[in-house]
Amino acid sequence: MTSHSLAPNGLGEKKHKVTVIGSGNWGSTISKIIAENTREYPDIFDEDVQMWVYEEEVTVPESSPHYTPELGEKPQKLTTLINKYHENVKYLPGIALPKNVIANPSAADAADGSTILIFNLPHQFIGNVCKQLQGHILPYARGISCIKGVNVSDKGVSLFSEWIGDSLGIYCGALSGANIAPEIAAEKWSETTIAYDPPPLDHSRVPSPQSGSPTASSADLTVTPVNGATFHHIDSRGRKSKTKLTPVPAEYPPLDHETFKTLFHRPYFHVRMVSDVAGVSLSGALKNIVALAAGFVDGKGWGDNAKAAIMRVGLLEMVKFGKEFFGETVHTGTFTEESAGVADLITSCSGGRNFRCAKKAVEQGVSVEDVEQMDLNGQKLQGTSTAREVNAFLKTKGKEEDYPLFTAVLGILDGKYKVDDIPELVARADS
Ligand SMILES: NC(=O)C1=CN([C@@H]2O[C@H](COP(=O)(O)OP(=O)(O)OC[C@H]3O[C@@H](n4cnc5c(N)ncnc54)[C@H](O)[C@@H]3O)[C@@H](O)[C@H]2O)C=CC1
Ligand SMILES: O=C(CO)COP(=O)(O)O
Repeated sequence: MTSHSLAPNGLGEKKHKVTVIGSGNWGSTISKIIAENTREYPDIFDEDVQMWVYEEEVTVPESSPHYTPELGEKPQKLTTLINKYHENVKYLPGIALPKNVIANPSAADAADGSTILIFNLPHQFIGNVCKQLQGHILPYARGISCIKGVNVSDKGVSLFSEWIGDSLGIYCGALSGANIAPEIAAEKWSETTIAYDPPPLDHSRVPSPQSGSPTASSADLTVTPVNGATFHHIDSRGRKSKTKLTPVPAEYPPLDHETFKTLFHRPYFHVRMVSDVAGVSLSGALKNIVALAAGFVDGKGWGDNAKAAIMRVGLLEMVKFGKEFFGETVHTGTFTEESAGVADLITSCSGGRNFRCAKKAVEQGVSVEDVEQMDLNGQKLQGTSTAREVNAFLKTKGKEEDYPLFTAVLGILDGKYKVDDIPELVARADS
């Protein structure tokens, strides 16, 4: 799969150690994928993959192959169960994890010595976890965020990849796609998109262009030496990052598109590399709001045409939001051509948790949050909080009416609107 197993200087004597921060439904699935690849490419990666687990006491469900009446009654630490049975019995039951996935309840310990950090947890928890990591990671580590959400504060809206980067002083890219985790854990074929666009200081390399994908050129980025090997950078939107990047030492294989593709690509999980980090991150976050709307109309029994209308309007609002608030460097093609965009929108509006919970809420006349509590066994929806966060941001900009579907979703969650109001609310945008 990969052509470079050595660093460009021919040394390459160090291997990348990989840590996954998070162990939910998707976090465990991504750990499985990565651990299969670290085993397959031992010249590039350490075989063991550390997986940080938010520790809790759980019992083994009857659906687990490891179930016994005793394990079904006696709660044990989730990390103990994962390391003993190689299964995340709570968040990914019934799926065998490779034995080289090592569950660790300490984020700092899990990340110790890792050059690659994969962030994969519900977005509401990332702030706290980053605090635990501060001061405990290699200065030249690089990250990939698999989080679907946006960070909204009184300063505005930002991407979690940026937020993680600034919080930890590293560069962080983003992975997102039409990726319902249980299907991928069962090794059913899917595609994903990884956006990675660091300043061209890692081994003086710039990510190589991929066919059909927008890729930054070195001219997009200004890299200014600050002191010795430390760099300050201005991103492709001209925004000055707080992050002072430390180059990855040349003893390691380069951390570029090829290495990240090697880390994530499986026969059943096909990776496309791009450089539009904002487009990939925003698609993943905003489609969750649209998936709630799709669930609402499906719960009404309005049929496939109504759902298609939701997807059309939703996609337009996603692109508009990206262009309006993240500038022209967000590529429309990321939304319309990549797995992270339209494909994720379609799968999420067909079978995602946000869609399913919204549908059931309408059918049963209860709140989406109630269904989340009852049905998801601790898994978290991202659409409800993202709808609130995006709306809070739009309100500060006086732009709520320009995004009628996003605004309608929050209105329905809060009881201000009914699902029956959606056609009229959405039509107002066209008039
Ligand atoms: N599940 C899926 O099919 C997909 C999920 N995603 C995204 O991946 C991200 C992670 O989601 P999942 O792995 O599905 O998580 P999940 O919703 O399955 O699980 C919840 C996770 O949160 C952890 N947690 C609970 N309380 C916590 C706390 N106080 N502090 C820190 N962690 C805590 C739990 O231990 C568990 O790992 C989300 O942004 C989601 O949108 C992306 C693609 C597919
Ligand atoms: O992001 C997902 C599929 O790509 C999963 O969406 P849900 O969180 O709604 O299940």
